[in-house]
Amino acid sequence: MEHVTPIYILSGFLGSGKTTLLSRMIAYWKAQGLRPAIVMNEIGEVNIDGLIAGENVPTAEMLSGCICCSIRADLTSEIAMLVQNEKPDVIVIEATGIANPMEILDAVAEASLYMRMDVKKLITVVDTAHLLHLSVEQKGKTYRLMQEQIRSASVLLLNKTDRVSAAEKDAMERFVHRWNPYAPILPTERCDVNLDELLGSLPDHENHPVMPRHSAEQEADEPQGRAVPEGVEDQIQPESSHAEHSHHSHDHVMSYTYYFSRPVNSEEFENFIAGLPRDVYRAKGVLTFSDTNSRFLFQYAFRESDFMKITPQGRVPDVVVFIGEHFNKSVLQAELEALEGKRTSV
Ligand SMILES: Nc1nc2c(ncn2[C@@H]2O[C@H](COP(=O)(O)OP(=O)(O)OP(=O)(O)O)[C@@H](O)[C@H]2O)c(=O)[nH]1
Repeated sequence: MEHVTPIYILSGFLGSGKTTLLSRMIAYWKAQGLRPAIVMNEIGEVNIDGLIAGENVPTAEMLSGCICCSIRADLTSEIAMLVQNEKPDVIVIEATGIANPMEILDAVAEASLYMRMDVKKLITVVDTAHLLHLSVEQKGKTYRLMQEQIRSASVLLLNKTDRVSAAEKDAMERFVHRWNPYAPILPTERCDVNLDELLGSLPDHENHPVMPRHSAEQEADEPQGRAVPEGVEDQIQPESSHAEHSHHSHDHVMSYTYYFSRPVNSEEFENFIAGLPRDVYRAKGVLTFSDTNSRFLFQYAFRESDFMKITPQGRVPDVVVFIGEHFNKSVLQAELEALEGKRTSV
């Protein structure tokens, strides 16, 4: 009897709420006594989201690249190692916010040639306020990438509805439905969604139906388990199925990681964030302030910042990762060094 590992793929632009949803999913399965595992992908060199996702969850970290392209080949081996070493009941793949989900589905399909797995859902989380903003001009690389992420979803969370009016939310629901008429659309705040409905039940380990073993020859030829969620193939638009196009859709995104060597003043840091160039559209990190007692997890997404008190386990450096397009790293570095008092002014 061979266990088929259910897989959920989380997609959505940078800062849309994927990790917020992931931590809800993990808590949900843990409460049922199940053992989830995570594949977490960051384009930066540190995994800040790992601090949020929950303790004691086996996690494969894939850093400094995007699983849909530069480190895509590693995905198969990361999944294989998780399955072999941890025997999880379910795996969630959280892609970087710049990933094209069709490429990830492709990579998972490759992995399913070697392991029994079943992609249950491809969930795309949308920052409603951000999409509303981009829908005015209806152009640009971020807009096109969001469109691809929405088109390939089997279910859509229209998140951050607290940042738009009721009429805007309704308009965005209609807008998104035109791009993807197949996926159910669930409007949410902080990804607060009925998880029974979203995730469905997982097959029980013990009672999972026996899959007849194939001959070695058959196994080499046939994919084992369904790699693509039902209905997803039908939704693939010609535009998003073209690998070359997809790869080029986020070549422009860059990241910069800054490690702090001393605490900084909280107000000065907030002023620095308020003055970030528009080209920096996501930042996250861990900070110690000179004027507070606690450490903070810092988040910045589509011009909104958030600070949460944390007590990280083990050695976690003070660090911030900035993600955006064509911004000047040395200008940021100079400003951050000035905050630390390493420079008198910028
Ligand atoms: N106002 C508001 N903020 C939210 C909502 N959902 C999530 N956030 C905040 O948005 C920020 C980004 O959320 P994450 O869950 O980290 O987003 P993400 O998609 O995982 O981000 P990346 O991993 O960088 O792509 C955090 O500060 C969240 O607390 C929401 O519904 N409303």
